Amino acid sequence: MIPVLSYAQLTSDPKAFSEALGTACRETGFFLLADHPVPEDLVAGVFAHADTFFSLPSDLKQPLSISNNPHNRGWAQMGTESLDDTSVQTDRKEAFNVGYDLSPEDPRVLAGEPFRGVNVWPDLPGFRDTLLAYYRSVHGLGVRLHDAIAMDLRLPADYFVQHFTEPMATLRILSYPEATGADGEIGAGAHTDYGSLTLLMTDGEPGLQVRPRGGDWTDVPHVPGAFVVNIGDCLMRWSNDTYVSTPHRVLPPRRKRRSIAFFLDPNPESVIAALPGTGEPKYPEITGADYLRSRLDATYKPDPL
Ligand SMILES: O=C(O)CCC(=O)C(=O)O
Ligand SMILES: [Fe+2]
Repeated sequence: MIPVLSYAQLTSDPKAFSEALGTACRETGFFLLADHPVPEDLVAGVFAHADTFFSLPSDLKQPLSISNNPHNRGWAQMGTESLDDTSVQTDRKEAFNVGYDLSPEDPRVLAGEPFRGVNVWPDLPGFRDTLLAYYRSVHGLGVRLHDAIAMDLRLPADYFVQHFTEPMATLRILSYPEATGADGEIGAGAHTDYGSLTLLMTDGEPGLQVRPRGGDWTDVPHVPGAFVVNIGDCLMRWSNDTYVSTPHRVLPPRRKRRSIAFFLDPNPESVIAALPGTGEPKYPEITGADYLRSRLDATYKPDPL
C-alpha cells in the first residue's frame, strides 16, 4: 500500500519514476524512498547529536524555546504541542527546529520578515555544522523530487525550482520517550503535514501509522536507510487536490523513539495558486508564508508554568 521508490530510477528512467511517484501522491500521499544520495553517516550524525541535545537538562534547553521564537525555530518541550487539534491531549515528544539559515545581518532578518529569522543553537560541538549539512542535503533531494512531481503533472521539469530557492523548510529532530501506558497517551496526534513535501528518517522503532482515505490506521513499514516521504496540505492545495495529504500519527513507542523530519515548505513569497492543468481553482491564492503561519498558530499551546 505504501510503495517503495528507488531514487536512482529518477536518473535511469525518469518517466517511470515520475509515474510511480504520481500514483503514490494521488492515492496514499505516502511513499518510501530508497537509494537516495543523503549519506548514511550524516543521518547517523544527526541522530547522535539529537540524543546529546535531548539529554541536556531543561535549564540549558529553555533559553532556546520555540515559544519565544516568532520564526518557528528552537526547542519544543514536552507538553507544548498538540498535532491533533481536535484533542486536548498533548503530544509526548520533544523536538528542536532548524530553519533556513540566515545571518543576523541579512536585510530580511533585520526587516523582521516572516520566517526570515536566525537559527538558535545549543552550545554543543559539531551540532550546528552537522544539522546544517543535513539540511542542505535533504533540501537538495526535496527539490529534485519536485522535478519528478512537475513531470507527473505535465509541467516543465524545473517548474518548482524557483519556489524552493530559500524555502521555509524546517529540519526537526524529534524524541519520543517510551510509553508509560497511561490512558490516552499519544506520541504525535493524528494530523496532516502543512508543507509541500515531508522527508522523514526514523530509527526503526515502530509507532508511525497512516490512515489512508476510507481506510484504517496502518503501520508504516521500516526500510532501513529509506526516507518516508509524504505530501503536505500546501501541495495538496497547490495541486488543486490532485495529490492528497494523508493523516498520520505516532503511537507511544515501547522504547524511546527518535526521528528526523524535514518539512519542505515553499519560499515565503511564493504564491500558492492552482497549478496549470489542474482544473477550476478550488482555493483562493495565498502566499506560502500566510498559509504556514495559519497552520502553525493552530498547533502551539503556551509553555506550562
Ligand atoms: O516522528 C515521526 O515519525 C513523524 C512525526 C510527524 O509526523 C510530524 O512531526 O509531522
Ligand atoms: Fe507529520
